[in-house]
Amino acid sequence: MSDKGSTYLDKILAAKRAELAAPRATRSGALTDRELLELGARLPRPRDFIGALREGPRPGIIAEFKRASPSAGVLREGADARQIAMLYAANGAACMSVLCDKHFQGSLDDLRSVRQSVALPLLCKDFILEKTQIVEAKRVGADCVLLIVAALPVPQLRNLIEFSHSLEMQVLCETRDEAEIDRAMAAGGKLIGVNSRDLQTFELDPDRAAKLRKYVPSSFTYVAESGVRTIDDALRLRDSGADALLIGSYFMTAEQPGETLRELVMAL
Ligand SMILES: O=C(O)c1ccccc1NCC(=O)[C@H](O)[C@H](O)COP(=O)(O)O
Repeated sequence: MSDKGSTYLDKILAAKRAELAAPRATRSGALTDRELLELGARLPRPRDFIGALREGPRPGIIAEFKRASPSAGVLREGADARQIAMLYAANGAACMSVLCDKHFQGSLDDLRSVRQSVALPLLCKDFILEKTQIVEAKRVGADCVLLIVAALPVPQLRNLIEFSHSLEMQVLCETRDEAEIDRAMAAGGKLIGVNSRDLQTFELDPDRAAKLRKYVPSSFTYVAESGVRTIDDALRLRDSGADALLIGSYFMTAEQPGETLRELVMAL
């Protein structure tokens, strides 16, 4: 695609491919599929991310650690991953998401720090294109990985979902329309997210996750991602039947992230 026609998501994905192609980009980068599976299987057993969302009060909150975003810039100057994780754990988060990509000023080190601080199930929120990334995520303590359906051809999506499941990791399949939801479910996804943010334009459509809820049967777990800025936003998503809400900026920009989370949980 020409530079003029390429979108921000294309740019992030191109940067990720370059990172992965760099010599010894990851410790598991040179391994065969079989070796990756063996390595991944030896790592500690992941926690039950979906179980934590379904067993607690609904919708469960996936509170995100997000230093910055391409759309909004720095969200919290000098944010300390351990401190924020402890606030989230103490104030009612069911699970936590950690943004690990450099475009968000994140890294797997943040996820490792969070793992060392709290027992919550953790999502590695990254732009995952290869099995090595899933093994590296598990190595630093992730229980679940994000796969963006728009970024992966169906065979690759299916392959990465199967690989994650064979390591007992869960997968949040991120979608943006009915066709992608169908692809995610057909590929074996059990945890289906709808992102209200258009990753090409960064525009938020606050109704998107509510509108698409009807396409996901209740045997799947449905996550409304992005765009919650008020308690009313969260209540609307709850009323539309979302099983979980993934929220980053609202907490990361709050003066008191723990209290802001606690108030939201109480209101739900
Ligand atoms: O947040 C962005 O600007 C962004 C840009 C391009 C790709 C992904 C992006 N965000 C990732 C996410 O989906 C959000 O961090 C997550 O859903 C929380 O969103 P929010 O509560 O609106 O911070």
